[in-house]
Amino acid sequence: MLERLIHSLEASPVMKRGEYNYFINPITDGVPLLEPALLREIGCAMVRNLDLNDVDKIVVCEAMGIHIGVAFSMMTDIPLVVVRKRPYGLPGEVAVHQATGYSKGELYLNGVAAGDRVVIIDDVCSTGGTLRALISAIGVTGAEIADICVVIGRGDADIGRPLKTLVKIEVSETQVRVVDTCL
Ligand SMILES: O=P(O)(O)OC[C@H]1O[C@H](OP(=O)(O)OP(=O)(O)O)[C@H](O)[C@@H]1O
Ligand SMILES: Nc1nc2[nH]cnc2c(=O)[nH]1
Repeated sequence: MLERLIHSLEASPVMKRGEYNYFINPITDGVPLLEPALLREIGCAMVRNLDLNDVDKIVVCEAMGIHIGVAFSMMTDIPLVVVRKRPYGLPGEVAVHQATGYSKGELYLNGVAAGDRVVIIDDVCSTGGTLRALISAIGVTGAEIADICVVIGRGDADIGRPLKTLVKIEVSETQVRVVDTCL
């Protein structure tokens, strides 16, 4: 289990984005290409690890949460909400600020309301800036967060809530090392 993910991570090139050691991987970048078997492996591991009791929406962030969210949504039959990086101006849209280790911007949440029970999933958590922004946006709607899971964790970000991680990695200037898995 997770052999494909571990293998792809250990083969990931690392580049500099400013001072940040940015690894490049099919799951986090869609580059060089995304194998269906890898997506299935991750979808199965998430289904096994997440609390899906009475969950009625999956929340992901564009861009690199989308393919994981689609796979997970098709496996669980739970609808998918994509948090976007541009506004739609619809009634009830929630805007929050997102900061990562190498970028800043705004996120816009639509489609979640008070009374919803949601899970948040994403490709990677590094500084935790994206997950903190998503948690804060969902908090504004009054919806309940049942669980949060990322495929890859790097570092020890505090997102103020429990976070499930399929694999934990360390990233140096030249390579990615897998240091733990959820299994
Ligand atoms: O823990 P953090 O430091 O917030 O980093 C994690 C986020 O970084 C990436 O998103 P990014 O905003 O780079 O956009 P992308 O998904 O469009 O590549 C990734 O998809 C995560 O959402
Ligand atoms: N692809 C990729 N996405 C990230 N998001 C946050 N950190 C990283 C990283 O090192 N690589």
